[in-house]
Amino acid sequence: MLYDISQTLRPDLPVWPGDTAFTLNRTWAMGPGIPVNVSALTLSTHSGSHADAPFHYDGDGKTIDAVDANVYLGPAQIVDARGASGFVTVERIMPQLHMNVSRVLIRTYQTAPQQIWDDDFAAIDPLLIEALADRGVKLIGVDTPSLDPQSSKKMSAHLAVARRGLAILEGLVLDAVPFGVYELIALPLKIAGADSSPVRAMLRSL
Ligand SMILES: N[C@@H](CC(=O)c1ccccc1NC=O)C(=O)O
Ligand SMILES: [Zn+2]
Ligand SMILES: [Zn+2]
Repeated sequence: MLYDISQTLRPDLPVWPGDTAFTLNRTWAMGPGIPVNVSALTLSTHSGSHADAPFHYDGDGKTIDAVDANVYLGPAQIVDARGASGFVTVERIMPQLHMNVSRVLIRTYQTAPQQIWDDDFAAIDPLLIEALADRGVKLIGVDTPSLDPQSSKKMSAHLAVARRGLAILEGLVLDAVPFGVYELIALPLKIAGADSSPVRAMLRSL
């Protein structure tokens, strides 16, 4: 079984307040003397389902073209934090964790909002980042737009990730996937200098 856990990039995709909306404009439109359609994209690097590069939250960090792609491919466990308000805690997640999982995808929504922007999404407690890193986790994925609350200026969860060298996926859609372990396939594009990249995120049954 193959599950698509990506949001669809489209003009009405909700984006972070104040950020660039998605557009797709035809540069060439098929017609007399024009044999093809070709388009130009405008989009935030944090549109929909995406991988943050360390440079997003650390001025000395790697940009997305320089990160190790291997971390975005391989076994990942989906864990249940549905209904969490405020922060997803160590107590909520760690008892669910299987042995030796190196990628953890945290589901906070019963149904992730794809038509509206939710300002009040659940954030990740920085202590949970530390606990996951201590267990050997290399990637954390969420079904929210950020690890930190929308209003955060400190970016404590992102900074914990930076300290511990984890990779981040945000904006996943985990609604339709039973809890368990899957093969994750969610490669970022190799965009020079970029702080993030959209991904096509998939889960395959093992
Ligand atoms: N922290 C968010 C993104 C973020 O903070 C952001 C994304 C787009 C436009 C502005 C943003 N933050 C501004 O304070 C993230 O992790 O993707
Ligand atoms: Zn992001
Ligand atoms: Zn982020």
